[in-house]
Amino acid sequence: MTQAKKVSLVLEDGTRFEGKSFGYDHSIAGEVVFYTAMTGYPESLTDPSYTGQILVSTYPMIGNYGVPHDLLDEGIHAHYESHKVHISGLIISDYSSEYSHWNAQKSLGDWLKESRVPGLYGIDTRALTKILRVKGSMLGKIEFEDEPVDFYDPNKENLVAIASIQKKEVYGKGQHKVVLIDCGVKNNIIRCLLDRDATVIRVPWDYDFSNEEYDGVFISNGPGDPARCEKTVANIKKVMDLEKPIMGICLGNQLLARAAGAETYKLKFGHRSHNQPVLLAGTDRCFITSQNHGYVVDPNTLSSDWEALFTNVNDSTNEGIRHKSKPFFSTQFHPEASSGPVDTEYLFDEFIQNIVDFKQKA
Ligand SMILES: NC(=O)CC[C@H](N)C(=O)O
Repeated sequence: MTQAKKVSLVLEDGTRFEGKSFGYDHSIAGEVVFYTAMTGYPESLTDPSYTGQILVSTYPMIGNYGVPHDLLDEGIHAHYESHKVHISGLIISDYSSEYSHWNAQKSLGDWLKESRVPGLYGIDTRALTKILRVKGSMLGKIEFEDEPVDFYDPNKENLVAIASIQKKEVYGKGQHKVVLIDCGVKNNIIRCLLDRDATVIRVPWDYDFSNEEYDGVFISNGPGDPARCEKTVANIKKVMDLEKPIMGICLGNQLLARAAGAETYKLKFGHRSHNQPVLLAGTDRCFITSQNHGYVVDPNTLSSDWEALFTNVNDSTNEGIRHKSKPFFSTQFHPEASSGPVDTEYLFDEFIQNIVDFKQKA
């Protein structure tokens, strides 16, 4: 038997954890972030919002239900949130190479290998997470002993240009025509729109859609710093002038806010989990939501035409905004879940209702 190569996770503050490789043997660098969801690794790994990030799972055993079949359903991957693994690397405590699930096709390790993404197990991810919670998300690298690599900050790049599609694509034949600005969209957003009688016109992040025929605009989730998406913000401003319905999710929330003149900032260690409580403004209703973000809207910078729609009950950060008189709203959390709780999926119904109302008025 060949000796496994020595491999470490190195943080920018010098902390070093030794692990064992179960993915692709290749050194990489990125931003180290942790997530606390207990399930949903196929969805998380294929979520384009994780581009450039090394993901740390606090749940101790990962891999036991394998990886699902790579099936296409009307042009969309049925069990993945995009066509490929987007994380830069995966850090877990205990890897289960044996797996069992009715829909499993292969092991997580084999999937990482064929995706050329490194994965380490045998790391005390809870100790690591405590460091990230105290010091904040940090740059880090997965380094094999014979392949040194430099630290790299993905947030200095416009990652949306990497995660977005290159050419317009249309899905479905529904009666509501929705332009979907793809900043790195998760498939379940497309599924949720198609389930509600929409035709989805998916366009690249910087596409000028003024000449498209559409009833409403959806701004997707996506990776990186929202301040790098000025072109998308400029296009959103044009839609706001037309007063057509707009809904945004996660990065989409941040971009809508920036188009409205508000500011965004980076959280210390972000929210990445399935159990984030958010309070709906003006009510006592609390929803448990799925989240994956490092940046957030500063609600104090919203103009008087706008208001906070949801607020996080754990840390009081903004979780969504809405215009006071026009049909524009967005959420920092993920109503499409996938994975995670589906309690807020009704927000897609509200977006479609805004479109119905808008068409009636026109
Ligand atoms: N899931 C997302 O859209 C993430 C948005 C943004 N990249 C952030 O980290 O805050």
